Amino acid sequence: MSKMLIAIGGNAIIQEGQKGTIAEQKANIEQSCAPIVDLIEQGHQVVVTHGNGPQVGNSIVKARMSSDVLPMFPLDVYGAESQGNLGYLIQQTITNMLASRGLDKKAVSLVTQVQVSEDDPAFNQPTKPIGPFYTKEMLDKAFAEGESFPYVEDSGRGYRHVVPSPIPSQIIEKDAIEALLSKNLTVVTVGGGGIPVVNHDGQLKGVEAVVDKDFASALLAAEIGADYLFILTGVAQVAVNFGKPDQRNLDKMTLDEAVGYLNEGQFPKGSMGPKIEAAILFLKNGGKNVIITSIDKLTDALEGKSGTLIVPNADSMNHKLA
Ligand SMILES: Nc1ncnc2c1ncn2[C@@H]1O[C@H](COP(=O)(O)OP(=O)(O)O)[C@@H](O)[C@H]1O
Ligand SMILES: NC(=O)OP(=O)(O)O
Repeated sequence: MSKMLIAIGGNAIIQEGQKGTIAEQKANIEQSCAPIVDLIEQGHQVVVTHGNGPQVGNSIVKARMSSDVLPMFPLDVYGAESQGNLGYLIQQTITNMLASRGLDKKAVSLVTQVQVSEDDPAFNQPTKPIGPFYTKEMLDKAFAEGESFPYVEDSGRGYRHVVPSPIPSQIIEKDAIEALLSKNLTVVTVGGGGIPVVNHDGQLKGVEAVVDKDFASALLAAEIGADYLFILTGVAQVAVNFGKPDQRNLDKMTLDEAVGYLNEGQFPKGSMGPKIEAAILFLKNGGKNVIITSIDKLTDALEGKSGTLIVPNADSMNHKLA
């Protein structure tokens, strides 16, 4: 049996065109968790991580709209809030699914902090898209009404607010995660990439940023010695020339090929870029298999029928999965 870290994208939990009601998020989480529960039922040891880009950004939009009567919180606190509510929904969904299959097993979620460096250049260059997708007209209207925030065009899907996204160097609660795993629990952790903190003389302090959950997931996967890092997102496969007439979907690539495509600019910052960089980080730290795919293709990907498999070198290409 394998140890698997499965990362679910925030955009899978609030999908394009949805406002993000709890009913919508619950339905999406149920869809995401069903194949994960299959793996738990098969006896694999599973850690679930998740994004929070749409959710944490929506909290800021709500807070701005009510700022005349209620205080704004710092971004790390909104990150913690999103960890709490998404962690709750995911742990309840997995535990319920396990119970309905007659399995005496549970999922737990852990409020998790990750350490970042105050000197990370990311603090001066926001790249992480959060919150809703704006059309150009919506953006112009918001700015005309006094809004102001840095933004990017996000992979052809619209414009989004961007915030600093420093690289995590340490998972503060790693020992607790391992303790929970050793009790045969499914652990939901590093939600939203973990709450970013800096360490001042042994004292932790939250900072204004949103960590990329793909980096935090890769770091954790390497530290717990996961056999597989799954990155579940909105597409079944990674592509070169994405969105162009000559788009080519990739079944497999080696670490070197991934680095080559990344350097060619095939994977944008803030969307596919961090996933490929996270895959590279995991493989360089001893990881053996990364699979990037969509939720509905998770099972097919394990059987080699879908997804993009990224492996250390050509010799590992024919490795039997799971
Ligand atoms: N080269 C590429 N191959 C596949 N998808 C790409 C590529 N470049 C950009 N994308 C886009 O990136 C998206 C994944 O990023 P994003 O939605 O930000 O991630 P998350 O699922 O973690 O929220 C895909 O759904 C796709 O729209
Ligand atoms: N924090 C984070 O990486 O969120 P998304 O997966 O939603 O972008």
